[in-house]
Amino acid sequence: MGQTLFEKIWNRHIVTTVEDGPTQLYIDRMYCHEVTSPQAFEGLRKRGLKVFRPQRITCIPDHNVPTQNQNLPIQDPVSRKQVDILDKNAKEFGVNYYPIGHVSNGIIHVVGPETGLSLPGMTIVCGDSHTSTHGALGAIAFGIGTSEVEMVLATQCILQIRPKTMRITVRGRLKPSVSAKDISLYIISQMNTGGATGYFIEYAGEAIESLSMESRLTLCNLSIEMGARGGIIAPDETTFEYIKNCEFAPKGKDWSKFLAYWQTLKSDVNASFNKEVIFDAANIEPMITYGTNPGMSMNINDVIPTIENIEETSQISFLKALKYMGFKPGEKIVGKPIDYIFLGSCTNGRIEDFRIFANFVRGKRKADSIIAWLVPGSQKVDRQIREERLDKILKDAGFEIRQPGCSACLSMNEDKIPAGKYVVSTSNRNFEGRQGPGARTILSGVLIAAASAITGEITDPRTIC
Ligand SMILES: CC(C)[C@H](C(=O)O)[C@@H](O)C(=O)O
Ligand code: SF4
Repeated sequence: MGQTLFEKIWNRHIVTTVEDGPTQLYIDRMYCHEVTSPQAFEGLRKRGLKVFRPQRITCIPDHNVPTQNQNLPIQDPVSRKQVDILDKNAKEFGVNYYPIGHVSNGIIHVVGPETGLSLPGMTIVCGDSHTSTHGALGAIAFGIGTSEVEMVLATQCILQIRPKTMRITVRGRLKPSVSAKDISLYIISQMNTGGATGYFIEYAGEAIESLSMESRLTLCNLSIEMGARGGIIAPDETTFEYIKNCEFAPKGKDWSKFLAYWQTLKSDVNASFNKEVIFDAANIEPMITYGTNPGMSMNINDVIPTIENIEETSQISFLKALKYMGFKPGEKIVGKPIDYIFLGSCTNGRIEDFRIFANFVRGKRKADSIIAWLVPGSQKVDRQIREERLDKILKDAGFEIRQPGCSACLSMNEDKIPAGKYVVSTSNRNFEGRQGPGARTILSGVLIAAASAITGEITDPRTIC
């Protein structure tokens, strides 16, 4: 019997296995942010322990970071404290550290891949659910809890029960204007938000192979929104091309050595998965959410389902979600006025997303009624925006760029959407209050956000030229 890609990487990292128990797994890279690491460092301090392999740990503040005036002290006392504690811990324990304003600061899941800190074949963890993002490079990457963060700091190992494997194949070619975000929202709408609970997903098929590296990161990022432990894509030429010039990618002779290994990282033809799911790319259209979880999504031109079309067990939550959103069953979503758009987050805050957005709004004008927050995922993305002169295109169209951070993806910093307001957001979560108390989030890909910013209402990008 052959091995899956997941099994190949997992098996190589096993330190010991307890019969009928968890595996002690070696971890190649851990990232820490200010929200889930303070107690872990405190735990080490209390036990008089050091970080076992400080060069394998990278700390980056991203959640509580303001996206304006980053040169000034953080105004909000809670956010300031969180970031100060990370600062103190990173310095005291001697780990890698990219503080606010550092050339490599940004959202962890944007910085890791773009610097080459995350590479194929690695095991990668962080106290953050969207660690699944890094799986797009062909790595086993998953989110962990704070006590596990402490375990990895102290030992560079973690105890884990091996998840089941699932392969999701997307056959055929994607239609124009259909992005990785649309693929993901489509899959979640078909499988539900718990459809992959307990599984580690491998994405495969022609539609997946055709995706750029950055789009693959978007897809793996969203794996967690259907309950999966993580998502992974076999590394190929697209991956190697992306990694080649990254700061921490192996160089010279090492590159050839690593490349030879990375090329073996694919599921064997006779490998078997615990579950196989197949979709056709031809059925995927630009998607948008109408409710309060990413699974409550539909083709942008559909009408919101009516109650008869909702499973009985979900009817109460369906009606509650629509009430919160101020929408009615059976109505169209296209044409609904909105107040904000948010381009950013570890889902869609990469340079490719800014290129797509800028290209769409070039020569057009933002609707006066719209407040637009365009937040680069990292300092590097911000530099690229300027080097490529996208800032000029965006400025001419009435858009401003803020400074890197998680921003309005979650209301943990100053960027909160006011109660009752509608935001078309390129981020990944839309539960009640996610983007601010009472805020109404409509998740979409970059093109829908761009088109809606121009018209001031929810718009299918294919209807404006
Ligand atoms: C704050 C953090 C623990 C959380 C996560 O784990 O995902 C956040 O990043 C999020 O997106 O909700
Ligand atoms: S951008 Fe959003 S999803 Fe990503 S780590 Fe930050 S808060 Fe979590």
